[in-house]
Amino acid sequence: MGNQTTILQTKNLSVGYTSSREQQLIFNDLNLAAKTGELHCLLGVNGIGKSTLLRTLAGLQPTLSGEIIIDGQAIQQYNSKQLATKIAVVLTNQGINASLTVKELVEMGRYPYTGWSGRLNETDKEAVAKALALCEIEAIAHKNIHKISDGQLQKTLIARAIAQDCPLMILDEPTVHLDPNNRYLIIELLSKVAHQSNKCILLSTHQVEMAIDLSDKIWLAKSENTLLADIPSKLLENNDIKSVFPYTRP
Ligand SMILES: Nc1ncnc2c1ncn2[C@@H]1O[C@H](COP(=O)(O)OP(=O)(O)OP(=O)(O)O)[C@@H](O)[C@H]1O
Repeated sequence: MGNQTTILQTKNLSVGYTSSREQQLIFNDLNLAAKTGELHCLLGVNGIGKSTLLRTLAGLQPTLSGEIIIDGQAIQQYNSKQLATKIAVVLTNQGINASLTVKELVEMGRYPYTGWSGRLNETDKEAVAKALALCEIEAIAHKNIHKISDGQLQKTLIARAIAQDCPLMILDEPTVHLDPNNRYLIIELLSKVAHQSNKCILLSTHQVEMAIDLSDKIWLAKSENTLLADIPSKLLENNDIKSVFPYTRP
């Protein structure tokens, strides 16, 4: 693919938690890079630190040390509205209390581009319509989000991120709550968005086979503090995936 750019880079990045008493190091000295036009899947067992890493890369949690560079600029140099034009984020347990319809929630993805009035122009409306169609939620667009299923809410949050139209999308377990058909369709859709719209999509998942089939690169949290990033065939060849997930098929 032409005009791919390195949208995400880390330099000697360490992530984890600090309290007054101790420091909990989750990943140490990470030097990662991801380009637009690629789907990267983060795999690892429960509790290894996937959400912690994704939250840190999205600027939602402080680093322990090292740098995160987004589109050539240190992440802390962006204000929140500027960063929202670079990174769209979908997290798990994203409590949404507002009384909104599905369409209104997807429209919120356009917030970084609208003026103070929040009024949508034609480009914004087109982006919203496209995202609703891609996620196949047009039929429930008028419904209040309190009256839709968990899976439908998950698709709505993904549609909001797509409408946000950022070069980098970070999604923590986007297939949670989805049935097997929708799990496949959503990852396939995200792969298509990455390749056809030249976005970098980084997501965590427990769908190992799907990640092997569809991702350009896998970030494999191998053991505490160790993260391997490579093309799926290399990680298969070296038995790395099997060593983390001995009970999966590949
Ligand atoms: N707010 C927090 N403060 C301190 N430690 C935390 C916090 N959130 C998570 N942790 C710890 O960090 C480690 C990694 O948790 P994290 O949620 O990032 O793992 P995960 O790989 O996303 O897990 P899962 O696959 O189960 O969702 C765990 O030991 C967890 O207990």
